[in-house]
Amino acid sequence: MPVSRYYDVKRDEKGERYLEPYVTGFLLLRLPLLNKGTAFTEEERRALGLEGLLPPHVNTLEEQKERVYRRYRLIASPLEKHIYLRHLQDRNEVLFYALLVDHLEEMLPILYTPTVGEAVREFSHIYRYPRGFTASTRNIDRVEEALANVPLEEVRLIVATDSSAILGIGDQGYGGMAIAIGKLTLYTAVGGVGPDKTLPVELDVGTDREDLLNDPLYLGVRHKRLRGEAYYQFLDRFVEAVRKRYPKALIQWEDFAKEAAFAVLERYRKVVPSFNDDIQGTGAVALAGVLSACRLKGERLSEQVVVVYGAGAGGIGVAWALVEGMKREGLSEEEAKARVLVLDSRGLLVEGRNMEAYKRPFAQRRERLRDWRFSGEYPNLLETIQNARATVLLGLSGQGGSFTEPVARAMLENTPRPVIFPLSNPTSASEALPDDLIYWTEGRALVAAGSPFPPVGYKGRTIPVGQGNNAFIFPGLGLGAVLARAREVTDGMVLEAAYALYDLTQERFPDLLYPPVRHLREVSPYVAARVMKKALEEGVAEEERIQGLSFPELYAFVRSRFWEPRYLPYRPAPVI
Ligand SMILES: O=C([O-])CC(=O)C(=O)O
Ligand SMILES: [Mg+2]
Repeated sequence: MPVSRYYDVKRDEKGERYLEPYVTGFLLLRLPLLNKGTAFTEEERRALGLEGLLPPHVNTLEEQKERVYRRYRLIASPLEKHIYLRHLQDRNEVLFYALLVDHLEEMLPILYTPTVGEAVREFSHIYRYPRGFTASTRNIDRVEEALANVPLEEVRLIVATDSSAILGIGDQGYGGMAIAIGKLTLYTAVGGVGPDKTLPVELDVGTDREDLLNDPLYLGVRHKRLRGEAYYQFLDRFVEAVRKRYPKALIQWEDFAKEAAFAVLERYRKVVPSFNDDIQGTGAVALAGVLSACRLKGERLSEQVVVVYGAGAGGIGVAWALVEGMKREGLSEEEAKARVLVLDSRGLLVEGRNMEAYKRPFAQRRERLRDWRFSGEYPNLLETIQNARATVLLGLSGQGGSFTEPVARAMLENTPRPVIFPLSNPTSASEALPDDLIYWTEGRALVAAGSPFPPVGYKGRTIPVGQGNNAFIFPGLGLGAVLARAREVTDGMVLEAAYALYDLTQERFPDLLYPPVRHLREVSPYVAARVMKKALEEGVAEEERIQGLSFPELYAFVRSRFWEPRYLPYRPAPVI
């Protein structure tokens, strides 16, 4: 019997679902997708060979949650909390997700940004159990056989990274596996995708980090990164193997550096349904937040002058989304691009300047600079804000602390209500601390950050800090694309996710830039249903059952398929 079929979900005489495991006894307690631990009932224990292997008292899921939560609360360090929760995930997935769903706001910063950044850095030192799939230069020649070893029958969602630009912390070698695991944890907890349908993937093509290569405990392959043709051949093989084993799977590309991010997205987006979270997810989340900020200011997006600081995957993705948003309000492409100014580490992108091809579409016309005052070869951040009279400033640089007091004050010179979003992750890479931005702008800036920050008290007011993280987009976008069986994730679907998030915020949280994180489980199904509707309109949705459905029907379809962390009753497989 192939490993992937170690259980089946069936329906009993009354139509209730039950689980039929093909593994019994001690092994059953070692498989995180099947293990109920102390919650196995007496009948199940007898029927499945578990008698005597568990304490006599049978727990409810509630009691189990109480037990693991109490211990969790006693742990002080965020990384140790992360390790504790991941250990639970590798022991009993239903319990892990049931706990997480109950304490979403408290635990997301532990399992996801910012602590996941630390887990990435320390991955080789904190490694315990296998989770996910590793394609490496050691096995890429046999990747099909290797993928056949994955004990999951029907993977629908893959998050794959080559770890070349993890969050704002750069090349992390094999450690990037932790980010793929973290993203998929969100897909299950807030995107309703069953854990058995998800697969984290590390594409280990090497690392350029000497310290990792020299660390005796490092777990990845020990050579420099593959580049050029060899790199793309590696990816081609991986994508081909995925298409064969999991033809219905969507691939979310995560944390690829700069040019590779764009090249990989374009190379495969029509081959497998796929999107890049940092380009498209971050772009959509930034667009939604800036639209909300404009609504709060009583202005239009197309009236703003936007400065995007950072020209990696995130920066260019955000510039793209804002240009598209302005075009929707009637601007031409050219007019919109003149309102979105992008800077990389060398200054403003200006036509004729030496720069990577993927940045060129967002370079400003030379003539633009005619009356500008600036000191160096190209205007720096402060000079760009001053000369262009920026009203919106978005940070995607990974340069912690780069939005200084003079930068914030320059924004306030241009507009009474500057919009300033330091979006880089984790917290250490944030371009500014939100409370500094609030103080420097005398309480007038509209602030959201990529990582979670507490609300800021200012002159008797409590100012919430929105979390402009792609977590508001990717679970819904991926879920919608998968449920629609979209052939392709189109730009239209990505933008629809942004407007869905904006509309939901406007309707449910009219005073905020983003919904509070604890509402993510409401956001994702709504985003998913809107994405499905768009996929239908654009003719890329292949799912028969959704053809012709109205929006409420699509929403009901999403809800009915939303995975919830609950134990099913178990019945032993009949002996033949
Ligand atoms: O993971 C996050 O928090 C958001 C993201 O994709 C990134 O910063 O690369
Ligand atoms: Mg990312």
